[in-house]
Amino acid sequence: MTRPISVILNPAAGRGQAAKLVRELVGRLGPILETSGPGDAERLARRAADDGGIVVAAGGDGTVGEVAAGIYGSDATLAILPVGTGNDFARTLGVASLPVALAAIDQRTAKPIDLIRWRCGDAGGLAINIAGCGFDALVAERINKGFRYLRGTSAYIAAVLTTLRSYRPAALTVIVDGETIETTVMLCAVANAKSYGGGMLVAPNAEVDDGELDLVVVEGIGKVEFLRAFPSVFKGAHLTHPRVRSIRGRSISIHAEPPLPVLSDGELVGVTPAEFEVIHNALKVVVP
Ligand SMILES: Nc1ncnc2c1ncn2[C@@H]1O[C@H](COP(=O)(O)OP(=O)(O)OP(=O)(O)O)[C@@H](O)[C@H]1O
Repeated sequence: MTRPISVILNPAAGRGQAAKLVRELVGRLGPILETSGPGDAERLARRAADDGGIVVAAGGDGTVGEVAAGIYGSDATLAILPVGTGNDFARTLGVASLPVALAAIDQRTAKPIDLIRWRCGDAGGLAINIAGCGFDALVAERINKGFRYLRGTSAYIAAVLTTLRSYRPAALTVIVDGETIETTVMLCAVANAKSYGGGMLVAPNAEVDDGELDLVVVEGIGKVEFLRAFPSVFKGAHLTHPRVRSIRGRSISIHAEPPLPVLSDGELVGVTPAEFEVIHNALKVVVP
């Protein structure tokens, strides 16, 4: 018997365009369950996962991360309909175009992928794409609060420029698999996948199934130098900058002074100190 398909739709994703796109597919896939706010996709996915089968996350990275958290520990397989704004996790998987994503769901070919488990303060959770702390967390907060009327990449550039005006690098202690690094920091990305922010390849060498996290540390640099080097992130070429370090590990702990805001799949979740670890082969996802 074919395994059931349920669709979890965030109607607000993609600046409200997701609902229209996905409703046109009703009947083709399976029942559509709509979220009504943050946390809803995880709850709906957990319930849908009881039937095993395929649980489709129709939305952007936030929705994909919540659905992944909901089905983690079950027999269900994740699939993605990329109707969000940035769709970065879908880009890494190669399902960023709707026709390719739909064909992949028809084929039902799946592979195991890793997740990130994070903890900061009393909070804890899972991320599927990129977690981390620092400048990029403030940029994400600014976008979530006010820059959504702009299109993907322009929203990020506008938010980067505004955030940079008041940002000061912090003193950083990071421990990767027991090895301590001390430096100053603009941002630390803890990556399972390669990009965030609609195509910024912050961790171009990350692989979602290698059992490791890619830590990319942009050390403290002047604002002019930061802006000069910034465009190289769209090609992943920033890794050759002398103030950018890239390290792989399974467990990463970060302390910063002053404390830095912590990001998980595009959402602010707390402040440092924070800990991140990889969960290898955490769930299966449909791929082309
Ligand atoms: N019905 C809803 N109304 C408003 N917000 C919602 C609703 N359902 C879920 N959300 C929240 O919308 C936020 C953004 O969703 P999501 O990340 O999927 O889309 P996006 O921001 O357009 O895409 P991307 O993250 O790929 O740029 C998430 O934090 C989610 O919790």
